[in-house]
Order: sequence, then structure tokens, then C-alpha cells
Amino acid sequence: MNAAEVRDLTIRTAQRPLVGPVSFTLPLGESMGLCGPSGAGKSTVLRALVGLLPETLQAAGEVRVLDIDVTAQSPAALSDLRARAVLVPQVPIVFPGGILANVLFGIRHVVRAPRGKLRKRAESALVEVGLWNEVAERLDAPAGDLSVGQRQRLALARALALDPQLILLDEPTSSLDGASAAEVEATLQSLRGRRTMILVSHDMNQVERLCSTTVAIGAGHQGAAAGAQSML
Ligand SMILES: Nc1ncnc2c1ncn2[C@@H]1O[C@H](COP(=O)(O)OP(=O)(O)OP(=O)(O)O)[C@@H](O)[C@H]1O
Repeated sequence: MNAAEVRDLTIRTAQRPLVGPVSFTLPLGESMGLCGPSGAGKSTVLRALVGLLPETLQAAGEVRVLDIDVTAQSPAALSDLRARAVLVPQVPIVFPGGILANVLFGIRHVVRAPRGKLRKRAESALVEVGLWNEVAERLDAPAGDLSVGQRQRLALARALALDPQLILLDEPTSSLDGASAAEVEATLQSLRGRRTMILVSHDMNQVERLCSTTVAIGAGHQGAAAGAQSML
């Protein structure tokens, strides 16, 4: 099974084409960069992969994610898929409440297990993103007090607690200062090879550091590089 198989994906409004055609195959275990200029459609492609396009946009083409035919399903029918292929948005979502509660937020709705077991998984996720040593003494402190880089790693920990087969990262370092970006990138580097990832990034150097494959999508509907897939 591949993590994702996309063939001739195009996305449009009723009035005009926005994205594509985009084609790529991502085997499990690989990390892929999705690059292109601002407005090329990178975030929209990520949303299409998990069936989260707004109703005003239509997608055509083939999109299979973890062997699920995404374009053939309603968004509601894809909620299971979204726990296995987790989208981490560009601006990390932090819920009111404590740090640990924030990591538990997704998993406690999805995984049926005793509380103690869920807690262990949340703690392991905090270790995996390198946040454990920074928060272990204050797990119930408000997550809103974390720095912006810590929030990004918290959002990643929330995703990892689900033990997803695919992680979709939308510009995970673009809103961070240099030091925080370096921390998040180090975390992503440590996940490479252990997790399957699609990384949206403007930064080709970052993609080269973190990914084995890159797909470039062009600005507008008919970008020359649309659909290109190359090994870095
Ligand atoms: N719901 C929508 N309705 C109409 N147009 C939309 C909608 N969502 C996105 N677009 C348009 O689709 C295009 C692609 O947007 P998208 O945010 O996916 O680009 P991007 O490559 O991620 O950009 P950036 O790098 O700036 O985040 C843009 O022209 C955007 O204005």
C-alpha cells in the first residue's frame, strides 16, 4: 500500500481552475516535499488529500490516501481517514486547557483505551517532539502560555499521539523565528524514516534536508512544473 497516490488532481471553483493537474505517488516510510510559489495551491492540495476542501471547490482526478478513494467519499465519511492521515495546519491550534489535555484532544475521541494508556501515548508523543523535558513539570499549565515554536511541536505531538500512518505538514516553520524553526526542523528530522510525511514548504533547502522526494506545483492552473516528481 502507498501512503498516497494522486493522478491528475485538479481543483477549481465554479468560475475558474485553481490547482493542477498534480500527480504523485508517495510510498509509506518516505517523506515528500510539496513546493511551489505562494498561491500555487499547496495548502489546497493537502486539504484535498483528507477530504477537507470547502464546498465551493470541486476536485477531479484520482486521490487515494492509505488505500481510501478520497474523491469518492463524503467529507463526513472520511473522519476515520483523518485520524490515520493527520493534517497539521500552518498556524498551530491550541485549545483552552492544559498542555497534556491539548495532546489528548484528538486521541481521546478516536482511541478506545483506558485513561492511563491514553496518557502514556500523549507523554510518548511529547517525548517524540522533544517537548517532554520542557513541559514535564507543568503538564496542566495552560497550553496558551507556550512559545510559538513549542505550540507547533505541541500540535505535532497531538497528531503523533494518534500514531498516524501519514502526517501532512503545512508550512510548519514559516511563522516561527529562526531558533524556533530550527527546533521544529530538528524534530521533523528525527521523525524522518520513522514516519511518512508530506511537507509543504516554500524553502527548497528545508525540503532537501527533510525529504527524499519533491513535487513542484506551479502558480495558477497550468504551471509548467505542475505534477513534476523528482528524487532529490
Ligand atoms: N475556498 C476558496 N475559494 C476560492 N479560491 C480559493 C479557496 N481556497 C483557496 N483558493 C485559492 O486557491 C489558490 C491556492 O491557495 P493555497 O492557499 O492552496 O495556495 P498555497 O500554495 O498554499 O499558498 P501559500 O504558500 O501562500 O500558503 C489561491 O489562488 C487561493 O486564493
